Amino acid sequence: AQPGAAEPVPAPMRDLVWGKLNFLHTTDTHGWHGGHLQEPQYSADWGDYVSFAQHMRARAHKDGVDLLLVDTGDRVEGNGLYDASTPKGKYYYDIYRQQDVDIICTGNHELYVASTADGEHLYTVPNFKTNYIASNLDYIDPRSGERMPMAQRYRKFQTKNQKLDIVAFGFLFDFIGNANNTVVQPVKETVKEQWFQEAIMEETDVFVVIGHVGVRMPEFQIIFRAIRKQNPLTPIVFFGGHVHIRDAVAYDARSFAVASGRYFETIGWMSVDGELERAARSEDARPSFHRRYIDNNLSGLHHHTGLNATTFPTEHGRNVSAMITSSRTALDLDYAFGCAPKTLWMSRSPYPGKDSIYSWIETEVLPDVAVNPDRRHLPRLAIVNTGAIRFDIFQGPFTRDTTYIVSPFLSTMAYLPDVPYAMARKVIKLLNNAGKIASSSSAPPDNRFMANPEQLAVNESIIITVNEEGVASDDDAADLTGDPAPQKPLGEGTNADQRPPRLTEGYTTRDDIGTDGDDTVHLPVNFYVVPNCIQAEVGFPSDGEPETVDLVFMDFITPWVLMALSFLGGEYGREEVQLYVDGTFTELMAGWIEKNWPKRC
Ligand SMILES: Nc1ccn([C@@H]2O[C@H](COP(=O)(O)O)[C@@H](O)[C@H]2O)c(=O)n1
Repeated sequence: AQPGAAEPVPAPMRDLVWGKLNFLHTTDTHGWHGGHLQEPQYSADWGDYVSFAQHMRARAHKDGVDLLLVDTGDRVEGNGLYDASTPKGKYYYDIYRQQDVDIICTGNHELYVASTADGEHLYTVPNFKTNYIASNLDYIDPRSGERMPMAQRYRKFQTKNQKLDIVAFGFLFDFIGNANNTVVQPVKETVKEQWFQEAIMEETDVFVVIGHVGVRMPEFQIIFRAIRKQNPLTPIVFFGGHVHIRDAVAYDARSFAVASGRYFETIGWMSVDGELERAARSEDARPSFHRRYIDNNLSGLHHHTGLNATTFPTEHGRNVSAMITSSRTALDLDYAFGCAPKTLWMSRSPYPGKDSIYSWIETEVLPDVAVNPDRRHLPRLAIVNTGAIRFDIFQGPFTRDTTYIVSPFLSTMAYLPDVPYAMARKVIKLLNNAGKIASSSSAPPDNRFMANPEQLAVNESIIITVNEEGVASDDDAADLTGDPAPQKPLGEGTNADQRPPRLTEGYTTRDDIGTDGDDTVHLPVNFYVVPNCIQAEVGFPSDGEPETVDLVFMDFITPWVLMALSFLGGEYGREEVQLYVDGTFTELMAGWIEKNWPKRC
């Protein structure tokens, strides 16, 4: 862990179940390779993961089984370690490559900005050579204009110890927001390609499909059906991401899919057991699958390796932690812009509400920063999509690192001048409806893409009732213990003297397999659904309604705003959208904090 990172608190643990073929999975790490310095349950860093993987590989070798490491993209954007340097990623590429990842693919965040895709092509693809797979992604060389696969389309290899044949693919969901130096082929087209049809006819023991794709998204279903059609008995395992949640689902009795969360909070574990060699395959022989969501903290990593603070760190792991420390220092990530007077939550607290980060943006930040010097006298509606805010703000120092953690994007505030108020006021309602504003082929994707991916997976707020003794209500307790018994203290029976241990708050995952996936037994936390967008009225007359307003919005949501206006009878084109205020939203927010919050805590 990094110097100053919160010490993990011991908690009741569930062990890993090993099989013949085992996997460790990271996804959507978004630059958090230094770990969560303020959160004890996720405070291990990439160096600790390097040590962990070394020990786990050694155990696999000793037991004659195999372990593969998988990463399913969105490694960038979301933390100072990647975002704070010029150019972005100056330190990240060398840190990330220290882990021996066996199968790796691209996420949408590697592609939003052309220079990020260039970085992927120039550094990560060569760093991982034949381990990098790009089944449906091409890169366009900026000099020659030549279009080429970002990496090989698939990979066939043998595992180290059992010599199992593996055919692996690496997909990205049907993303359309990429910069123009890459081409994402829709998955339904890719599976029709000759190379894919030939690849799925290869003799193999197991298919491994990794993808920056939610495990319940249609893209994985398409791939599953295509492979299964030709291979009725072959085990197929899927590793997904993008939706930022822990999840597991079996598509049939011989397939299994796992998603391993976000922000390097989780290291996913999957094991496959049974007769895996194709020579032993039969209608009756079925593989078994296990999943575990490992909290990324040192006490858990010690537990799973049977080691301790002295014996756990390897030389390589220590060196990687040191690389991270010196990069964080060079980037001055601990520089504090101000002191957050209280914790502001994205989804743990209701919106609107006094502890909601969105209410803070709406009522305090926007009125101050949504100001165009030449139009400050004109009323405006300022709209921010909730997906633009990526993490909670904890009470205490708000640092350079926190800035990118909360708001990593380069989005600016755009506007349309003098929109009739009668029309402009209805836009927010349309943006916050579920589904698409219009169903035409040129319409932007589902409105919920303006919100955070975590919100995609949940339709209703999940509110946990816990009394002062830390006891959850019947249902919640049953969820935690897997036991529908009446109310009982959380964690009862997990220690020798039957006193309930103090549980920390964290993930209490319910997936298709059950409620025992998390490696750490936690107290549940609330999850409130928030709208796709929030809106502030700024500079409005004290009485009466304005005739027209400036409609100000994050440039990222331009397609949705134009579609909403068109639906309301206002035809505005992209060329009419102008920059409202200089600087990125991130810079505006950091500037507000510097001006309004106390400098020191
Ligand atoms: N400029 C941007 C880019 C993205 N977003 C939000 O992020 C979501 C995608 O996040 P993933 O980590 O899943 O790729 C997207 O749906 C937007 O909500 C944004 O606000 N501004």
